[in-house]
Amino acid sequence: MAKPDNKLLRRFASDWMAKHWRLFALGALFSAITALAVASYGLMVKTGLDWLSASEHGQGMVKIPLLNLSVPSGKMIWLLPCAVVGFAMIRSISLYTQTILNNSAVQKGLVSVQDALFSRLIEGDYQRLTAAASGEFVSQFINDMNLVREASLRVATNLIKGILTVLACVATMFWYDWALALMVLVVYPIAFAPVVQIGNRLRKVSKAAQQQTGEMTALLNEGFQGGRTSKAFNLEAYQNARAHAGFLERARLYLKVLRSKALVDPLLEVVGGAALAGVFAFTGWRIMNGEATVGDFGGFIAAIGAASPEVRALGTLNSVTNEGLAALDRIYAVLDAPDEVADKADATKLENIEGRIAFDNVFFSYGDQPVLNGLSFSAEKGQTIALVGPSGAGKSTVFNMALRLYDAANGHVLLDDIDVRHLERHNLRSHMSLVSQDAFLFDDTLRTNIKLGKMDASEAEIIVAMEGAACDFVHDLPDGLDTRAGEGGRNLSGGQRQRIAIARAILKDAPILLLDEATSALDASSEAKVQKALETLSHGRTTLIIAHRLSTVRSADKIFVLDKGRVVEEGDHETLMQKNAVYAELVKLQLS
Ligand SMILES: Nc1ncnc2c1ncn2[C@@H]1O[C@H](COP(=O)(O)OP(=O)(O)OP(=O)(O)O)[C@@H](O)[C@H]1O
Repeated sequence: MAKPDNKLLRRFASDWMAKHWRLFALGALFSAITALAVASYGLMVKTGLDWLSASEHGQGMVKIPLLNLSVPSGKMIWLLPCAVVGFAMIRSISLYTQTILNNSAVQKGLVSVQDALFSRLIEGDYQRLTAAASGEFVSQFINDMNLVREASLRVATNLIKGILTVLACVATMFWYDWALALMVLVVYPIAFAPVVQIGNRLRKVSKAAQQQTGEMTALLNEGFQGGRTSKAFNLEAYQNARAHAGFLERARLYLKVLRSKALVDPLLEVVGGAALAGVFAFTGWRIMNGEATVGDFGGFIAAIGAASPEVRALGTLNSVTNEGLAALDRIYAVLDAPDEVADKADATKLENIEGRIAFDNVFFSYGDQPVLNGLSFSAEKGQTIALVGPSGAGKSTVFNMALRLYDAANGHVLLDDIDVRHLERHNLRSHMSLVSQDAFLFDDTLRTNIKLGKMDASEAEIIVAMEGAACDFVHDLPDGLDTRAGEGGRNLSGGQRQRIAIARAILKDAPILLLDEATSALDASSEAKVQKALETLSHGRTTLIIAHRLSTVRSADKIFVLDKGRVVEEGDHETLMQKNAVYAELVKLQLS
């Protein structure tokens, strides 16, 4: 058959499908029953035709092939229809049962594939998540998974049933007329060679098509999410043109796949037709010479008729399998990609921490773009330090490194004097609370969004956290804490989202606070309240603040001014103002 990637197939089978072998085995048993019931049609046709073409209907005995049984000819008028109905029922029931069994097994296997893929993406490198267009991963879950599902089902359903049906039909064909059967058997395999070639080509084309589907998903997502900007700037024409180019490319690749795929059925049609023509000619000649009966001919045609759909299904199985393998290839590429940031085997877990944070001559690049260039600073236990500086200086990157979303290329990021590379990542992050500019919320209730800081928090604790974060607006919502946040929190305003995110951080009660423009979206009155809450919260905690509005960092114990990934000035507000250099210049600019 096809030239499938055996290693990939074996791996897929042993990783995901083997544990459901009982369901597959039962499915195979019912496939076998279906195959035998299908092949029995030929025998019934032969018996019926021989009986009908005999000169004395209703007289004597009729031999039932294979069973070595003779029945009175008169009884055939009801025995034969009963047998046909009986076998049809056996076939229907076994077909239904095998479909359910195989689908159950495949669906169970695919749930594990999806679980593994999702947790690989969520638990693996942050860099992988941000590097690819989000649509590519969504497409993997929808399109690639569909292709793998289709291929697995077809293999489970068609392979055993197809092969057994064909074998049973071929066996009966040999029993009727071995010479004729031999002729049919020679024609079919010759016709299969191009079918195999088509399958192999399809795999390459299908890989490109799936890649493009991922890009399309990203493009559509972007188009719908950017609706506001698009309308405000009258960008409909630009959006339409981008989408149209994507649709055109999709159609082109679809047709490319289809051109290969569409060849398979006509090819098999021609082969089937040629076999039928040969059978007519050969059997007609043998019947005329008295070497075969009309029953043999009818039985032969019925056997070819029963085997043909299965042969065709086996032919297209090759291309479906190759499409599934291309998808599987992409899935395994994600599963197998090594993590750059991973826990060491002997990673340490810290139960309680002092809360000292230090960057010691840290260098870091995103790809080829250097971002941190020998950055050094430290925050003592309980201190509040501020990172300020121009846009792109690397301030948010500092938080990424503290959370160990990335590792330093050189130098050390230290927590309580331990390099964070020696700490277990979950443990490290459990000691930190992040409130960021985008204040991301999940599409769940506000209560759950706050509780993400502490899953077992009581209602009373939630209320206290909300008060601390000035979340009084929640009481005015018709559903209060049960209001859903919407995708990414879109049902709330930017300021409201930020306050929910602050409540979440308050609930987490971690010894280190990372505030990345945490109050940037708040109005003046909310900001005053939240600022006060954050100041109270930061008592006794080491707090790192990133702020553009310098008024919010005046009271910091120390301010580090960053430029091009290094500290260019440090000191408290008064000292830096007296120094009258970079920081003082920034303050003056904001006041002017
Ligand atoms: N995921 C990423 N991949 C590639 N480059 C990135 C990524 N994140 C940030 N950068 C680049 O790194 C540099 C520093 O970014 P960073 O967000 O740390 O700056 P920042 O000082 O926080 O800026 P801002 O004040 O505007 O938020 C920028 O030039 C940015 O383009």
